[in-house]
Parts: sequence; structure tokens; C-alpha cells
Amino acid sequence: MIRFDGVSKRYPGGHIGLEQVSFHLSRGEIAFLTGHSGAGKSTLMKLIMLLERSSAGQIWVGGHNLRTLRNSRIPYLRRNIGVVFQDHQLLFDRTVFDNVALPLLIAGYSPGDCAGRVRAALDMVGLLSKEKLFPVALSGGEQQRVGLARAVVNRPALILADEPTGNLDPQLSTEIMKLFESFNQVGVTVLIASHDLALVARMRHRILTLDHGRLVADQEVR
Ligand SMILES: Nc1ncnc2c1ncn2[C@@H]1O[C@H](COP(=O)(O)OP(=O)(O)OP(=O)(O)O)[C@@H](O)[C@H]1O
Repeated sequence: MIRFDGVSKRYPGGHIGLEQVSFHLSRGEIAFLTGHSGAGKSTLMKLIMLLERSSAGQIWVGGHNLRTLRNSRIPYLRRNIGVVFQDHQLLFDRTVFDNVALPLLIAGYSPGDCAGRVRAALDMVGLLSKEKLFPVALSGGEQQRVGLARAVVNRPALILADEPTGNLDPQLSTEIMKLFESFNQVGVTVLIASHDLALVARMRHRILTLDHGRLVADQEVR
């Protein structure tokens, strides 16, 4: 699903984002990406989404070589990736239902065609009963679950989550992680960036560790 082969990223001014990173994540795998602040986690995610371009090396996502991918294919690549952010980035003037429907509307679905998929996604995160509420009426953990529902509503092959539990307490963080596991159990490949080492160790999955842009460990925790 994802393959990095000697990938480096230099930002303007020579700042190192990534340095000679190689790894692969198979279809259906779930893995954590960890490391201290500034280690390169967000950079790696941005390269997969083509929000940044690598300075050296090759990246394949879903069999596509990103260096040779035509610009016209980038929206298709991104549509196959569900993204979850730390601050979930919900629209507060739209209902829970409308927030989750947004990626489908952008992809060209008519509102009538969205309803089944939106409700299935809300059901997966246990928020079907809250579809008509506005995000302000939800707890922090519920808002993040709406963000997760929005990430899976397009039925992506891959989910990228950048610090998805950043503002949540340990119990809610574990609940959110269990939802990622449930998505993974239905075949979705999942890559989660987190600097919460205690949480990552508790989940017992593959852990990729970055340090100053280098991949310094790739462990399977059982
Ligand atoms: N647009 C940019 N211009 C210059 N340097 C950048 C830019 N974006 C990131 N960097 C640098 O690249 C390095 C990696 O940053 P990145 O955001 O990928 O780290 P991170 O592991 O996600 O950190 P955090 O956990 O704090 O989010 C850092 O040294 C950062 O300062």
C-alpha cells in the first residue's frame, strides 16, 4: 500500500524533514509512526498525500509511483485516503450528518445518495443518534469520532491519522484507537502518527520510529 525507498525531504533553507527513509506498509496492515516533536512524522504523512514533494528517493502509494503520477490523478489518489487530524477540523456551522457527508458531496455524490453511507459511517463510530446535532453540542471525544466517520465515509483503502488523540484523555484515546482497529479489521490499511509512547505501546502493533528525519526503528510489538 505504501512504499518509501530512500526518501529524503529538504525544506527551503536546508531544513531536514526526512533523511533516507525506507519502509513498506502492506495492504491491510496497521502501524504507528512515532518520534519526538520535529522528528518528521507530519512530513512523511504530507509526502504520502502529495501535499509536499520529496527531494530524493521514490514513494509508491497503492501501486502508484508519486514521482511520475500525473497531476490529473492526484484527486483520485487523495479520494482513496481518509485523513484524520488532531483538531478534527469539523465545520461548526454544519450538523454532524453534513460534516460526515462533505467528502461525498465533494466527490460528486448527490445529497440523496449520501445518506446511507453517512449513516453507516456514523454507526461505526457509535454516533448515529447524534446526526442532527451541531459539533458544539458534542464532547471532545465525540467530535473526534465525527472526524473518524468523515475519514471513512468514502470507504478509503488507506487511513492516515496525524496525532488523532492529541487533546484526549487516556481512556478516550484508547477508545479512538479501538475504532482505528475496527476499521483495520474490515481491511483498511491504517497509519497513525503519535508521540504518545505509552498509548502506542499499549496497542501492540507495528511501530515505526523517526528521529531527526531518520527511521531509527521498525518493531512489531506483540
Ligand atoms: N514548511 C517547512 N519549512 C521548513 N522546515 C519545516 C517545514 N515543515 C517542517 N519543517 C521541519 O521539518 C522537521 C520535521 O517536521 P514535522 O512537522 O514533520 O515533525 P513532526 O514529527 O510531525 O513534529 P510534531 O510532533 O511536532 O508535529 C522539523 O525540523 C520542522 O521544523
